[in-house]
Amino acid sequence: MFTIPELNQQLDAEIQHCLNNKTKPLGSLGRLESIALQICRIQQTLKPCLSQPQMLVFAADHGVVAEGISLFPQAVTQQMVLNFIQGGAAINCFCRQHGIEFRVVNAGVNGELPEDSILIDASIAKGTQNFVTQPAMTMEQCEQALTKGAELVDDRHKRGANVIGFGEMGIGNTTSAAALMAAALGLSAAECAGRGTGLEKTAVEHKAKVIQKALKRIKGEKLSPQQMLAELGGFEIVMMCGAMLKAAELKMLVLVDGFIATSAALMASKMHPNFIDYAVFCHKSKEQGHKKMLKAMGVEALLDLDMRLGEGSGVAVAYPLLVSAVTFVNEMASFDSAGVDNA
Ligand SMILES: O=C(O)c1ccc[n+]([C@@H]2O[C@H](COP(=O)([O-])O)[C@@H](O)[C@H]2O)c1
Ligand SMILES: Cc1cc2nc[nH]c2cc1C
Repeated sequence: MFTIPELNQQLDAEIQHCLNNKTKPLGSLGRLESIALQICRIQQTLKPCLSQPQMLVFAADHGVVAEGISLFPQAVTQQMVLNFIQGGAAINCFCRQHGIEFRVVNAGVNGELPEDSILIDASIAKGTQNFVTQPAMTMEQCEQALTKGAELVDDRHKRGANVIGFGEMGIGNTTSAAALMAAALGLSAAECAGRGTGLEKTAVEHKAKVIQKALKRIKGEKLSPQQMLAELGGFEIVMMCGAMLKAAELKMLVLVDGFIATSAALMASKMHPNFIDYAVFCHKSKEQGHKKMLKAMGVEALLDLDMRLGEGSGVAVAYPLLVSAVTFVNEMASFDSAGVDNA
């Protein structure tokens, strides 16, 4: 469905030479240097740029809330989408702060939403089924969500964007993300379930049991990543997965938020291993499974701020670091041009 080529390494030596010859001790800009290298590789240039940065927040509801796995009622998904439209959520503030264009995508919210220029209606259904007893969605719905996500990114790309952040909103979606993580990585439910919006210890244990039941239901079947998404996913997670894959196919820089967005990235990497080369994991969430998921993918997050909000908030606060990475490549003098002695 997607074609994601391995990054071309032909320019690597030249890019590395350019970074090494900036007026600084070798490697002294640390992670900014690896980010700069990644962006130059993706864009195949020594003059990288970030144009028309976008943030897509995918919202959807989850049938598994019937199992009592979230602290908050399902209605909060719809209410927060209205808050996003009005510009009052954390992600709205951070996107305004950094000049990131913001859209919220209705991937499958269980409630009515108004027409608005900030809201993109891509609803597959009004929430998933409870995946403890049946597949969360049909394979057809899963395919639809992947395709719709890809179309949305294609549209952003046509408007001139080469960098795109992914966030989400959906009461119950840490249960779906943890279930996908457990299925895809062969881990136990207890290793993947966390506090979500703030559950206490016994509630987290209950959540792990709920996930364990779902894993038992699908046990023994050798599932493809797409089948796992249909069995355990949420519409926002599947749509994000399709969107992330399309962004990589278009050689855009893919900015991944916290635990739930990373579960979409994990499934994307299972479908297309080269996907990881296009992704920046912007922060490490406080959700306990997140660091294990990042480790399993062999990646490290940029920031560790004890955040666990979602909405793409970790992407937006990390964005200025990406701007710094690109700026030093473009603007910093070299030892030669500045007449500074190198070691
Ligand atoms: O992004 C994260 O790492 C993250 C960690 C914990 C909670 N969240 C947010 O909280 C909501 C899901 O929490 P829950 O407990 O209802 O599964 C959903 O809207 C997410 O955006 C997000
Ligand atoms: C209030 C609230 C805001 C959120 N933003 C993302 N997930 C959320 C969950 C809740 C409960």
